[in-house]
Amino acid sequence: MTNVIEAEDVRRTYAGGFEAVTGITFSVAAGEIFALLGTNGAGKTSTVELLEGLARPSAGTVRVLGHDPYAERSAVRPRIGVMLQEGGFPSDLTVTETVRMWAGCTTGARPAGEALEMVGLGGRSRVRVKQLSGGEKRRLDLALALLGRPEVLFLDEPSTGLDAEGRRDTWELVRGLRDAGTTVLLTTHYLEEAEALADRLAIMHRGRIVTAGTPAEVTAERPARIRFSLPEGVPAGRLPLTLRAAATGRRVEIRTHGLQDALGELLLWARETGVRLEGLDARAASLEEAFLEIAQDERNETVGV
Ligand SMILES: Nc1ncnc2c1ncn2[C@@H]1O[C@H](COP(=O)(O)OP(=O)(O)OP(=O)(O)O)[C@@H](O)[C@H]1O
Repeated sequence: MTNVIEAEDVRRTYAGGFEAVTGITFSVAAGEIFALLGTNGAGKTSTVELLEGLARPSAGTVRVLGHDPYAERSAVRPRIGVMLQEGGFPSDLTVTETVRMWAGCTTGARPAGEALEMVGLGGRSRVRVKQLSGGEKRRLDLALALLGRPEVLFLDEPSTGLDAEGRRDTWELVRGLRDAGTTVLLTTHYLEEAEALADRLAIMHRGRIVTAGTPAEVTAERPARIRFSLPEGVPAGRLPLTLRAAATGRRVEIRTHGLQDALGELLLWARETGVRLEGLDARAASLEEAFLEIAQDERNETVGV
């Protein structure tokens, strides 16, 4: 499959010498949704800006649709759509006027009504931008990014400020675009969003990519967890030795890479000994846990542990 986005050993140093992106390599294939996740200040926006051609890397190479997005901006810009974190429109214009104004600077723009329908703003076309809610403004940002029928769509935190329904609508729309062949690169703080949308993702931390792969690959490295409480008078020491259990009072937590076997063994033991496992909860590792572990490492490093 062809790679639509390629970043190789990319670095970005700001004036003053701070290196926000410290050598990252990744690629995004045609028709793929790729999510960049990371703690605050990890370098996601600094990276996406390089892909959008807004700045030039201090080292390494960036290619979008086979071109250098900074040096060959005119070849790349008409083929990409960019949804920024803050649209910053003139607030006295109506929604339709804003879209038309933007369409004037866009090659091959969709009709304004079509772009607004796509993001669920069809009924708000005559409303002034300043009267829109935060979530509606985000959708307007998205409509503008979609205007030029982009082959590559960059979404910086697309669902920030949206309610649960708006978020799901946006996910549906992004999946639909992907299914129609659009390549999507998004940054997000919502792990649920990355899990639901991304074909592949990378977790960034302090300017580096710490882990990357499909959501299933990223979580597969982490152990699953079984939790329950033992009844009074049954110490955790009575559990089978093969189950590596950690107990706090009556609460027990087992971490395992073999969830099915460990759970089977636990349930067999409970039945044979007649012990009731209160509040039994078994779950596979989630992206959230993978992410929190990385964020935790950050705190450890910061305090020098
Ligand atoms: N213009 C700039 N000059 C100097 N440092 C900057 C500049 N812009 C960003 N930084 C720093 O670069 C680092 C990465 O910032 P960036 O905005 O890329 O992170 P992010 O992962 O997008 O964070 P967030 O999730 O908070 O949006 C941060 O430490 C930030 O303070």
